[in-house]
Amino acid sequence: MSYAATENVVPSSTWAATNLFYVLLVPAVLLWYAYWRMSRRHLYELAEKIAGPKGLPFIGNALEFTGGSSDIFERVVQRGKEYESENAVKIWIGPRLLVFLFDPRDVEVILSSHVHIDKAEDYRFFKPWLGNGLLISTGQKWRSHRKLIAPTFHLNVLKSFIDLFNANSRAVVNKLKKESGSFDCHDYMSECTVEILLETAMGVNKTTQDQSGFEYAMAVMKMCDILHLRHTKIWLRPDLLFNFTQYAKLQNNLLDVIHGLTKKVIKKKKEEFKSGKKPSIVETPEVSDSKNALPSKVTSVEGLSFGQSSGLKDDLDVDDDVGQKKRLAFLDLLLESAQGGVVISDEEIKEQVDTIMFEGHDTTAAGSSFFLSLMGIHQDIQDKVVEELDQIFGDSDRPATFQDTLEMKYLERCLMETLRLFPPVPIIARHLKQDVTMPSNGKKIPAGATVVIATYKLHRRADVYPNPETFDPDNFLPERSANRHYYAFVPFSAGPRSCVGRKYAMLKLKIILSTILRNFRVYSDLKESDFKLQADIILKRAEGFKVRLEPRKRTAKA
Ligand code: HEM
Repeated sequence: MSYAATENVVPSSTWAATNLFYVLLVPAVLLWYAYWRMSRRHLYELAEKIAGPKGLPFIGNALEFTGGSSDIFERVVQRGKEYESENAVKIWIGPRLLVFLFDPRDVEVILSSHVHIDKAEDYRFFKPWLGNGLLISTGQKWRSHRKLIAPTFHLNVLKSFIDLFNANSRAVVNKLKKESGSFDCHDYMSECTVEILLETAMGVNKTTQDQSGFEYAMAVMKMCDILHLRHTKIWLRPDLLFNFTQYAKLQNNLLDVIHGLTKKVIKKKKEEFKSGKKPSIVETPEVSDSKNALPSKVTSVEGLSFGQSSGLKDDLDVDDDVGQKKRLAFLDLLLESAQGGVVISDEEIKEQVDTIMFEGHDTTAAGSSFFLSLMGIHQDIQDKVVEELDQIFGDSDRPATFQDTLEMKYLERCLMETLRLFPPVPIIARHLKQDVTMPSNGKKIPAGATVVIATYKLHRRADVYPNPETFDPDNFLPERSANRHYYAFVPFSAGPRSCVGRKYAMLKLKIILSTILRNFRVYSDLKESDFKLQADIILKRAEGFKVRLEPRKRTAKA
């Protein structure tokens, strides 16, 4: 064959091969698609029976999630109202089935379960930040780390933090004094909660913190924006596409700030360990020895729910202390456990520190900022909180004691009502490995679906809370709570994967907020109906948490 002839043959054979490829590809894709649909027949059949808005072919209801985060939040809430008479609502995001639950009976089935504990696929976006920390991990790793970490938030450890809670509350009051007009109180709450976490759970001295607390809080806020975008914008979900966007670059810069702080904290603590500085140990007194000791087996305090329905119990409520027991704060315990390298590795410590720093600050910053906003709006309710505080503290400017926090019953009801109307974690998502029957309607949610506990909607059920949109702390009067389904109020989730920081958060919030209200009168120019809400992972006010302050008569001493 001549060279010229070869030249003519090669392209035509390539053309034939390409044609053949496409001729085979099309049926192969169709066959694969048919097989894929068949293998998901069970999922489709069960999903069909659950109510939900009609979607488009292939993308399902993904268009509902276009626009800014406050638009998305408002649209989802409005859409939810169309399904008021249903117990659950399904949506499709491409091939993913999401089932939203807001009936307490169905919520109980998921949250109380030791089987449905796997987090939804969406949590993977947290991985570069939180690794396989407690929030995301599952199986044996989650179980053993939960067992290790939960006792570090034991009430007896928390009591040892009270002086630091007071000192930091006093510090934020001093900073707030410079505000004269309307300002966003969330920045102050964020910085304050980061600093408290560093000093308490991490045991890092204030003098080593410099400006990093504020920088850290701001970086976390921007990270949450990026994660929210990845949750709602379908094209940002695959890593392959995301890595080419400007967001990936920004994420790397933010992670440098965030991990910079956690690495610094761990390094500092390790140096202290090496230099022989002993971690502060909290001794749990013998039950019979002390009037401060709590009854064995149960550490819940009579009349104090620490943020959940009083009938619910989790591993934070059970106390297996027998006689005297030594307890360490969070990072001290992790480092001590790692000495032999058996229980927890260095990488795992970093993941857990990142997790506690995030979960422990952004949630409480949002909760306290909503509380102050609501106090500013409801002056009559603020009067009652102040009256209670005056009864407890009289004319004294002394710091709060643990006993004082037990007496802040009305303030606690206001806090619970804030968490009802504006739960900082507005949804919780789990991946189902088995079908689940919903007690509310007998229908099944298929394995493979993502179950979303819609806490925000659950907390506003008219059949559970009279006037559900109204801020009414009396919703948490013991007689009103008594007959309520336990799972109708779950701001801290519930069951085996409940929030480990629940008691820490409630105690800390009571001290910060009471200190602020002992020093300032809070005002707001906006009403709840003016709030524009957005859920960038944590529920927030899009316009910022604008309040005004006026000094009250005196300043509490730390
Ligand atoms: C008002 C404050 C808080 C609220 C409303 C809150 C709420 C929640 C919720 C709803 C969950 C479950 C999340 C999910 O399953 O997706 C959770 C988990 C968690 N929270 Fe909190 N939290 C608060 C404060 C804290 C604090 C102060 C800490 C630590 C100091 C903390 C540490 C954690 C951890 C580690 C988990 C994961 C637990 C596990 O999966 O075993 N939280 N929190």
